[in-house]
Amino acid sequence: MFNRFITSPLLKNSIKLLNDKKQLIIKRSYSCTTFQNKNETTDKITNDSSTTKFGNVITYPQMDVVPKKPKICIGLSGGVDSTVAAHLLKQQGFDVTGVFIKSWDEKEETGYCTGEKDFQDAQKVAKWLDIPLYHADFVKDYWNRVFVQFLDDYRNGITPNPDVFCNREIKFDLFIDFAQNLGADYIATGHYSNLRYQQDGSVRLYRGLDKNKDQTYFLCMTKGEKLAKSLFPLGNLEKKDIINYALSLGFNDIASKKSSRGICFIGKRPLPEFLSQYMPVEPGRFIDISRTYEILQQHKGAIAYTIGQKANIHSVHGKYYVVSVDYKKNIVYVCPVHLASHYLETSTLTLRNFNWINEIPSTLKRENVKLEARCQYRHRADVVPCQIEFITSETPDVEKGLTYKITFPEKQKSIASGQIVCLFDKYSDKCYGGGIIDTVETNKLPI
Ligand SMILES: Nc1ncnc2c1ncn2[C@@H]1O[C@H](COP(=O)(O)OP(=O)(O)OP(=O)(O)O)[C@@H](O)[C@H]1O
Repeated sequence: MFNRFITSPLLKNSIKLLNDKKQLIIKRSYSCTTFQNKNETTDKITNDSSTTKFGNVITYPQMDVVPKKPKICIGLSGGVDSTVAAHLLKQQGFDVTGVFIKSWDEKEETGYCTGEKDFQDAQKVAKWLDIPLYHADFVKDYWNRVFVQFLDDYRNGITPNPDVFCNREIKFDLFIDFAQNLGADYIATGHYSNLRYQQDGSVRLYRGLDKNKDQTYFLCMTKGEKLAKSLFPLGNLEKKDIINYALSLGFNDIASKKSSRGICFIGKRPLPEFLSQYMPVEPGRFIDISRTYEILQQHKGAIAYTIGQKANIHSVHGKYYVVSVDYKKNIVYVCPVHLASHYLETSTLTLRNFNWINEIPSTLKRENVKLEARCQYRHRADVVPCQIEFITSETPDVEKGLTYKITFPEKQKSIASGQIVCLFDKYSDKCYGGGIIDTVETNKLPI
């Protein structure tokens, strides 16, 4: 359906409210088009000398071959990002429908889920934008496809990332099916990431312009073919501009909301309290590995600790860090800060279930070849140089899928199995995909 990729002169009016300087440095690399009447578009470009200078603000596949204006279902959370994204799409002439996703049952609630209020906000936004709003109930699916795995990971002593799997299983799978049933050509979300559409119809994922808000890390396990049905209208915009823009539209209360909690919100709760509803979480021992296994004090439950975390221990010896957790025995091993680096540093790890986003670099298809790349192993962590190589296996493990070894030229700290590693091109913001950390090689602990 898409025979080349193009950029669009996004939303003149809204852009004028944004940062002019920033727009000037964005180069236009492809011809501009919109879904408006052709003459109208040409007039706009020639009448406004700055229009061509911000041609790259949003990219989406060329759809001149589509006879009607493409229909887009946007995930409307009642938060500021999806509100502005929906407004931008609407202004651009798309046929926009909002969908609010419910993923958590109030019966399971302990006071942290703002789902009802978020839905009311989404209704307010949809009314103001004059777009239809649907309510998608994915409570059961979220439970079965994200939450069960999340609990299992904790039981098995690994650090899960439910937000990454919520994207893969719910927003970029079930939501796409839901949207297609409504007759949509694409879904859109307010994620701060970019998609570039290739001649063959596939996409490549790139980091968002706003590096502080970039959400590519959470998207790296999402399937490439699903991303090809998605649009990210905010990828080339900055959060501060989105907030100012929402304020200028009069959405003061929505602009001042923290972030949506109706979905993927588990991580925003106090973890031990939350987990204790689903599995036994009991107090246990903090053991100092540097002082011949001295028991320091009680912790709230090993499940709440992860490697590299500061342990909240009051001691004359200063701060302590978690270096290992035995979830089965409910013991948290710690060491004082001066030894922490020694036990927490690593230069090698292995990845399982690697998800390539539509492209495997050709060098990696050969055995014993290392690819120079960069990676991020925690949201908001720096993107650091690394090498990746294929792990040859005589008998590939069906459960582990594609496995790779990552080597860091400079040692990295506090990496735990279960965390997601997002892999980037060495030179650009292109995200190749991501994998789950299987093993981490550190100095042997005296345990
Ligand atoms: N409950 C929901 N219903 C529909 N879409 C959602 C919902 N929650 C999130 N989304 C979609 O996923 C995008 C990213 O959500 P996330 O919670 O990671 O970021 P956010 O900054 O809180 O976004 P927002 O400001 O739009 O709430 C949102 O912009 C929205 O398009």
